[in-house]
Amino acid sequence: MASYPILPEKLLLISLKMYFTPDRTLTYLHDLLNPANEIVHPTNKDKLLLALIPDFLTIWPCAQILKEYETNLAATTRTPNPTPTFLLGAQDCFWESQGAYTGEVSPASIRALGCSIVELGHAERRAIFNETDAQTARKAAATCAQHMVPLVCIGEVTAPGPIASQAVGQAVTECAVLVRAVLAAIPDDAPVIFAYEPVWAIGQPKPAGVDHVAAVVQGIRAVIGVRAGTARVLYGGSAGPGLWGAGGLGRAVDGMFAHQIEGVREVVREVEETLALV
Ligand SMILES: O=C[C@H](O)COP(=O)(O)O
Repeated sequence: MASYPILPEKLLLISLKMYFTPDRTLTYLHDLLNPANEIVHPTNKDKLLLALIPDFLTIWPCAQILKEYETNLAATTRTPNPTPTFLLGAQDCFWESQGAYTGEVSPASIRALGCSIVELGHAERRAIFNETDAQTARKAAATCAQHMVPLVCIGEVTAPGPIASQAVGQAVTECAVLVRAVLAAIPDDAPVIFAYEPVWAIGQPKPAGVDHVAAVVQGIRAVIGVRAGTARVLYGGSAGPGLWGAGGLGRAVDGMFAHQIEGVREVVREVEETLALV
């Protein structure tokens, strides 16, 4: 019987959006996995996992690269059938698994190619393609039905005003609508990830302030409440090195998004330091 993926304590996600050509995506993945770059530490996998979320066209070759990587690792460490040291995700999926839905991508196919995470309801999809909370919730249910983890993007649209408490309350209220819709649509024991991405902080020169993120994430965790399945809350929105460590987001969230290879390496080190892994 299929089971849900087990989520580690901390997750670092890399969404390539539509930035790269296919060859560049594959080079990027090779660079992430290259031991010389000291990014992926297989011994940390119970506590910290990286996931790459490439475009649909490169999921298959990325899955092949990861399979070869895991096979070599298993041979080197003499561990038969080890749990993955690196996860693969998709940037969206449809809510049906098969049928006459031209241009859509089936969650069953995504799963068959080796993905364990599906990003859903990203602010860009909501703004450009008018995706709704109800559609995102249906997609989350379809993702869980394939025993993958929905990575649901939430976040307020308007930047905080001068009164911090009001800004936090408004943000939590906006996020809560989709959080509740998704939790009502998926099984209680299904793992789920919420990516708190304030819309006003995506693609900007700097991320949202730590205090704002910490307070909103606390509010989001209260909305999630107690459930049987694991729920992780990550931060996304111009995240990068320097955001995690002392006085940073490490105390508030279960992971972040990251991008450039150099930046990913630095973020991994910062998370490892707080976990005292190396
Ligand atoms: O997928 C990542 C989030 O949308 C954040 O993107 P960003 O780091 O470019 O702001």
